[in-house]
Amino acid sequence: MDKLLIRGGRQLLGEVLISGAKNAALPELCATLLTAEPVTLRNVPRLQDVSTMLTLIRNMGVQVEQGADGSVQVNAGTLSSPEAPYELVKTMRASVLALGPLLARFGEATVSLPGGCAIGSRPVDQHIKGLQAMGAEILVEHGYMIAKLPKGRTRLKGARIATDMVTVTGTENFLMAAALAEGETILENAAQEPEIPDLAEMLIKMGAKIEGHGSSRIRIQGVERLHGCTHQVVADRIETGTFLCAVAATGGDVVLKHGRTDHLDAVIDKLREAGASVEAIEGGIRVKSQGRLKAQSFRTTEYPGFPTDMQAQFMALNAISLGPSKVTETIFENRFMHVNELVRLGAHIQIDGKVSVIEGVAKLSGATVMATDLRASASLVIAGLVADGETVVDRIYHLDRGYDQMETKLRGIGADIERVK
Ligand SMILES: CC(=O)N[C@H]1[C@@H](OP(=O)(O)OP(=O)(O)OC[C@H]2O[C@@H](n3ccc(=O)[nH]c3=O)[C@H](O)[C@@H]2O)O[C@H](CO)[C@@H](O)[C@@H]1O
Ligand SMILES: C=C(OP(=O)(O)O)C(=O)O
Repeated sequence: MDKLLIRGGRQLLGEVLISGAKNAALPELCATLLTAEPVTLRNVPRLQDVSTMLTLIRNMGVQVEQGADGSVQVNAGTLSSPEAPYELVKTMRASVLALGPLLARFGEATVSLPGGCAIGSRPVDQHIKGLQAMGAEILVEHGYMIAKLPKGRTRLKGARIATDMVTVTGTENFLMAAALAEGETILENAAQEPEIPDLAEMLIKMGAKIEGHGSSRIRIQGVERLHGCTHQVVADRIETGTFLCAVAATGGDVVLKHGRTDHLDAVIDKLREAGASVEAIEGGIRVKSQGRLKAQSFRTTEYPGFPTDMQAQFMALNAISLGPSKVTETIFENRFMHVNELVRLGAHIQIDGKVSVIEGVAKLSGATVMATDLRASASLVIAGLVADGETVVDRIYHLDRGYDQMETKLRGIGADIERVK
């Protein structure tokens, strides 16, 4: 099993290229299933979840070609089997995003339930409820969601869907399903994460009629058919935020090419309050930092609030900053698994329910630690970059799920980091 070996204490200097967003590329690959015409996605990140998604759609009979330039061409005209089996879904929750498009185009879909995962129970009840409101009959049996349209119907029907909570992939599933439904769908309490407007823009290029994306109320007028398009995947705001925290923690001066400050306001405000300099420049972001920063308290919430996907990385920064801080996780019930590993590196952190209380320390000391989920892995890498001596991060298959060549990029800006067996 691959591990990362990090020798801490290097300043980060230079330029790093931010990849396309995992959480935009995954729904957008599913959106290609909505049409029989070829779709080209550009700026698709090379990471494990994307490979799994490509395997999943190939498994359905879809033709996929990957270019050396990061583009992916998908032709779902050949799709023969609208199914997502457990073996593939179990490694990646985003497989649930196949449900809406398959049901909308073929009137049937069989998708494995994603199951619980490390950061929380993550049910899909809202996805099911919303698609049922659009006329789908969904049976949950033997670990699968077996969905079809009632006899005599060929299309989903528009509906008003108000979810109990804001759900990102739920909003994406409804958006894709509604694009081909009969009549109007209104999504109330819709997620506003930048990946949603990016998906909506792609669907509009395919011929969908969508208004209000990026707000909490989205209106979709269903059309009978969608067509092919070319779409550029938006830059990954979580990869951007991860590098911002890494530079803020180690000190240095780095340009994040293609990074967007406008998708990361909550994180950047905290970094500035902490004492780092973060500025939008042409084509990216420049981040500079020197010495120990001031620890910042924050609470994760839906966009535009502080993203749960940045909580672990910012906590690693707080662990070595000046003073106490409180981090409150409100989205997932079990997203503090990095805490015990950070403590193994010398951090002073205590968990009290949804709150972690951190007392910044001047130094961390290298040790072997274990990655437990994707962003926990990233926080351990940041901690390793500032710790004394050697840190080994084990089980980095979690990291590989969602980061495009993280260690190569870090090495490019001066980190002493290598992948070992
Ligand atoms: C592939 C992808 O884009 N993943 C992101 C997406 O996950 P994902 O879309 O799975 O997360 P949701 O926004 O759906 O989850 C928000 C909350 O709602 C709950 N919930 C959700 C759906 C449902 O049917 N029932 C239910 O109870 C979840 O358990 C969670 O507590 O948004 C999360 C929150 O920003 C991010 O951490 C993930 O990186
Ligand atoms: C939790 C995440 O992803 P997923 O929803 O794919 O598990 C993440 O990207 O941090």
